[in-house]
Amino acid sequence: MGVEIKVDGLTKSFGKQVIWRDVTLTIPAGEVSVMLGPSGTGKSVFLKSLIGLIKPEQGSILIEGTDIASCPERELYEIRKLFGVLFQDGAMFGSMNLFDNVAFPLREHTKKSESEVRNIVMEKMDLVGLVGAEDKLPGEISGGMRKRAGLARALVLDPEILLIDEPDSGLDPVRTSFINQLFIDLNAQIDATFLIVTHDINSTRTVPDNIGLLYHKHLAMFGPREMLLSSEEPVVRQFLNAQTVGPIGMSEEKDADELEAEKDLEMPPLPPIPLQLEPSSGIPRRHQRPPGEWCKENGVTPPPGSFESTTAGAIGA
Ligand SMILES: Nc1ncnc2c1ncn2[C@@H]1O[C@H](COP(=O)(O)OP(=O)(O)OP(=O)(O)O)[C@@H](O)[C@H]1O
Repeated sequence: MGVEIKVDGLTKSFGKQVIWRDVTLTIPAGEVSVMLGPSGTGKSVFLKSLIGLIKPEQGSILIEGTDIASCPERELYEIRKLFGVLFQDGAMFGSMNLFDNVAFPLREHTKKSESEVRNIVMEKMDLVGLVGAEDKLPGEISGGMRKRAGLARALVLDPEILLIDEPDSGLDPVRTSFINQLFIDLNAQIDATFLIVTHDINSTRTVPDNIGLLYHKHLAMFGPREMLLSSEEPVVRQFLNAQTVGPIGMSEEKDADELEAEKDLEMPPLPPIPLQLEPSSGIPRRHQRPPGEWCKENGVTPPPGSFESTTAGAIGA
């Protein structure tokens, strides 16, 4: 069914370097959420905190009544079984073929027989479209295939929560579209809670139910997709529309002189909000809300052309 992740007042520093402070959000059960943010704003640190690999100094992360941020190792070990994690490069063992890589968590964490392991591995390989590639070594396949193999491995323990770190890094736009479609199809099928960290604005506009933005040591905003795609808040608007005009500079925040220099520049109008990506089965997403519902309920006029079936997802398309 997927489980909810409730984060409250989370703060993490390394030495004197504050990564983010007071991060509060609830990632809804079974929905797809995306976390965005300029490089170095601590998106990966956030993912690692959710599985207890990194311990924040303050705040809580509640999953099924357990606080990941403060629970003992023994409880953490149990709660981690709810998670599947897809790391950026698939994190495959280079000397093992894909079958053994995917089978690894089953052999490590369960007492299943080899024939049960085979059935589960082949089922997950089928889900990600890799049947026939079981004997290949990770070094012999493309980056896209490695990611799919990593996804199959993340699925073998039937996770309630899938954490996915930059699935599009190193992928061309077509492969990115395929992997996005795979996420939506999987979400419809297994109903797990998905949290995807990405830089890809086009994916962000069509894939998730919710979007979050980490910026300048805090969570600038988290909420339904339509809320962020129609937001006039300068940081959110600049980032989600990939613009140079706005408070975000090349390396960090723009300074006062830079902001003064562009004070008369107008931000381009918001592009239309596209429809969400649908499962390829044609069955609606499990948590599908009618297009425009959030805007309507909140008295927000969406940009002209929003939610039309001809509206392209890509900015500038
Ligand atoms: N174990 C660690 N010890 C010390 N500093 C760390 C550690 N892990 C991450 N950091 C620092 O935390 C900051 C945020 O890193 P993180 O990788 O989470 O950023 P990110 O938003 O995922 O970046 P990118 O988009 O470039 O992948 C960086 O300055 C990084 O150097």
